[in-house]
Amino acid sequence: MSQPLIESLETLIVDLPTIRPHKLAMHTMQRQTLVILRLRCSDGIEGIGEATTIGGLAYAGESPESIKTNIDTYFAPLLVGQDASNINAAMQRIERHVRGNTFARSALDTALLDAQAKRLGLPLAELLGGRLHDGLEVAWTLASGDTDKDVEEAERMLDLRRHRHFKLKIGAGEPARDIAHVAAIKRALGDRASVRVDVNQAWSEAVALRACQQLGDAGVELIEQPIPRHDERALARVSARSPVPVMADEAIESVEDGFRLARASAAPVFALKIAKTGGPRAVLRTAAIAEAAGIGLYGGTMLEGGLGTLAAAHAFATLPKLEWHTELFGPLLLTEDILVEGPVYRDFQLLIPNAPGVGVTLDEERLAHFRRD
Ligand SMILES: O=C(O)C[C@H]1C=CC(=O)O1
Ligand SMILES: [Mn+2]
Repeated sequence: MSQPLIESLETLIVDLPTIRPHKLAMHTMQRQTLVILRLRCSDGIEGIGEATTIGGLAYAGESPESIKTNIDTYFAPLLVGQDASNINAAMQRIERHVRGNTFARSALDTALLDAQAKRLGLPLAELLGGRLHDGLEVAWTLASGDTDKDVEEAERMLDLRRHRHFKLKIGAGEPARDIAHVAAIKRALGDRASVRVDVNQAWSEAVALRACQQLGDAGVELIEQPIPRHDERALARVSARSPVPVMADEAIESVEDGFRLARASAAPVFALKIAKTGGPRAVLRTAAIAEAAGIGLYGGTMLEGGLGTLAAAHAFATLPKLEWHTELFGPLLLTEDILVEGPVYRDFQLLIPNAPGVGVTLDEERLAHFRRD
């Protein structure tokens, strides 16, 4: 049988409404924007992938518009005519000619994997070696900006049996007010739920050292990226003195960053994200570094829609241990998605699909409705 070739790549920017504004230290989201990649092959198979960031250029160095332009202008010409079934060779071609752009690479790696898994009739987790979990526990982010609303939202999630780990977005306000907000939520929820915080790089080392103590006193169990991403030695000092485990998120923008942080003992927990390291396979390389260094793992998100969320879930499901669970709740923040059927959340877990590929189908009508052009 002749090998299937990559025939075309098409990128679509899609703007989707959210259930409420989502307030992070650097940006308040009023909607979410996805970049969907459709990779068509000569055997009639289409692989699909997603690259999604938060707040345009507010969060990371790639925006939806730059992802689309870079895939259309630089990735596509390198790939058209190549063997669609050799994912290593296709990604190696990109590696030789493209620097950075891990979000765009993640969409490509996902689309190639989706196509190949469909070709072989396997779910993506099985193409990656096989699942060790059928579902992953999912944290919810409370980020309405209002303490009472956040408590109400958490109670609703507990009643629905959808989430029992809550991440609070802080860092935009005065540290003392932020900590009072966190403490009030933890008091209201007690032992029924775990409470974590994400500072999204907003504090200085000095502020973080004191705040971590106070967050520990309030019963917080994990503190994510308290200080700016670039200083791993400062992060190591904060981690060493914090009574609460510290998690590196923005500090990891590549597999190599993961190694650098592990070598510096910068943080005892890593947030894994397919977008930050360049796709489902690259994220597993970061996980391997962390596992070898005794670093705990967390399945992170860039608040992707169902496609990107499930691509990450398939990869995470192959890991022996996700000590801190996941936050793969992106689809639940959207009022609409562009899939025929969205991911299934049940009993505090996101279920890993069993259909071939990522296990989702694009809904052409919704796609036509929500695409930007
Ligand atoms: O972790 C981040 O910084 C980004 C994202 C993940 C959950 C959420 O609410 O925001
Ligand atoms: Mn984070």
